[in-house]
Amino acid sequence: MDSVSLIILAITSFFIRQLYKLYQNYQDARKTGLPVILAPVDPYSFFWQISGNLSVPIVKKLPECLTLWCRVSDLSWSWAHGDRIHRKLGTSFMLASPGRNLLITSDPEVINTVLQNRKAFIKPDIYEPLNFFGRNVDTVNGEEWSRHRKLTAPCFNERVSGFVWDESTRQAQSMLAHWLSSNKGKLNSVHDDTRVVALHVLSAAGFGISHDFHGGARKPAEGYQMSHIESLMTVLNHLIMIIAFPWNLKFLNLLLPEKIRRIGTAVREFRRYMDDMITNERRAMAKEQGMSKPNLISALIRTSDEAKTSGASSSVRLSDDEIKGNIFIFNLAGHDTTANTLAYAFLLLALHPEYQEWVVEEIYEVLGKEEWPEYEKTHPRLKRIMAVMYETLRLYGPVPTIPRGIAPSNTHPSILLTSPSPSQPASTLVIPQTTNITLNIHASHTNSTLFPSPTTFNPKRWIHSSSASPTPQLSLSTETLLPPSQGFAPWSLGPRICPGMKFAQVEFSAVLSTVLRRVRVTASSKGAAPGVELTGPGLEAAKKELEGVIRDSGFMGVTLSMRRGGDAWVQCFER
Ligand code: HEM
Repeated sequence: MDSVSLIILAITSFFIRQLYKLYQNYQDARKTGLPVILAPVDPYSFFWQISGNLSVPIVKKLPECLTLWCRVSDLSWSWAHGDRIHRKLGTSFMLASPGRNLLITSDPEVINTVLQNRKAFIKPDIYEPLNFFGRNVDTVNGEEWSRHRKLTAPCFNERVSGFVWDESTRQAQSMLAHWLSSNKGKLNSVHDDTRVVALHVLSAAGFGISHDFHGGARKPAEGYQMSHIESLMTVLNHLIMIIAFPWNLKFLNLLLPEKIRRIGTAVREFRRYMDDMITNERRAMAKEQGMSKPNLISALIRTSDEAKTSGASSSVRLSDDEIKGNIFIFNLAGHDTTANTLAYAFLLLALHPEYQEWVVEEIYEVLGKEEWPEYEKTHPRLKRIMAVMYETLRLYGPVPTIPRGIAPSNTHPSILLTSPSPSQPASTLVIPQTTNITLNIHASHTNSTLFPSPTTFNPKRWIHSSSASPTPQLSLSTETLLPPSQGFAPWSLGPRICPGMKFAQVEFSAVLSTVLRRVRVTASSKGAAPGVELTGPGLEAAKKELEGVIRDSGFMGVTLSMRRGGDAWVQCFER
């Protein structure tokens, strides 16, 4: 047989095998009794992770009935569709592919059961790439997770929260001064500036390195080609490629184009930045005899080093590689998530001045004339700000879907589904063992049964007022922030709930209150004269444009963000 025939034979047998596996998986998926859609490729496969984005523009042009599989397996699309596809197919449905089956669900009961039960429903293998810098709390399962979580938990304490508050206030004041000093308060850099603030807060409260808003982490440190922020962002944006490429092979590096070589530089320098952080922190701890400033990394190193000195076995402490893995994950999980939430919130409040004034009423009442309000006295009372955060996360949460796999020990996985009506009993869903699960959190957040007028930005839905008081002061004191309702899980739920939730909440309320007490943020447009307030049709057109920019969001790196953040023009006016 000649080589061409051999290749044809190999390709044909590959496709026949794929078709057979698809048929088998389809039969398995049908047993669940849920609607099944067929996918020609496994959406979790390495091939699709790399090529998925490239094929989306082509697939987009084809009829929806043929491309549903692609639409539900692409993160940007699943966000853009909200719960539309679930309204068509049901709150839970199956996707059968040649690689594996996927249960895609927005059913709040299923979301809750899966997330509360970490031993039965585990982090699947797609998290493996995040171990590139070391194994960490986000990627591991079972006993290994318990150890990581126990040793990383002390990082998120009230001392750190107080420090997050102070640093966020300081950074927000500098950002505000920058906004007001240039172009008469007109700007299009909200999404960039909140990134700088979030990175600086993470640097200071996370890693003990304080930066000035201007410059700071944007400049390379001595002996580096890249700044910390550039190396981090390059790493985050090219994660899949970074994992696949042998960066250690120096001769291969030399043959690469400059653009790709810079990714290698980012990997090396980001690792060095982490090494520096650990060394500096250990040095500071030794000098200050354990009294260094409260931050995530000092808590991480201290807990781990204490375990080491007390002779604890490696099974109850973290190795230096694991410390690095966790620092990386704090960077990954704690930066863009909070930065983008802040950016969306500022822009949504520019679109909704009525809610901006509602929030400012609370800020005046709680902060008064205090220049440096104290964390303990202030943060817990900023309920309306927290309502704005909840509502922003409901509509623009950075993590719209959460993946899970079924643990090998969970041999008969079954879950109760939400009953269609109170009079009907809940039915049980039995899932084939090899299924992966996608918890479609964003679809649940935009389900009209759980959240009336689901696409409307309405932070007031999170506030309960116990009396209709004649004065705003009295009415504020009777207000309570409603606990997160069923189906609301921007920070996940259960034992693996985001440990950085409080960190993000404190940062959010400090930044928003610092800025909004001083300025009013309104929608503007590229052509508008700086310092001039738009009114009438001009304002309406600017709002429409801004709304378009916010809606044009998708997955950049690992979180949801605006594709054209530089087109989001706003105008600030001093109050
Ligand atoms: C608005 C901001 C944030 C949101 C919406 C958010 C959301 C989430 C979600 C949904 C998860 C669960 C992911 C999964 O199970 O697959 C998670 C996990 C995690 N987050 Fe956050 N996060 C935020 C901020 C932060 C911050 C500031 C930090 C740290 C500084 C952080 C650190 C982590 C870590 C370490 C995990 C893994 C926990 C585990 O698996 O036990 N996050 N976050």
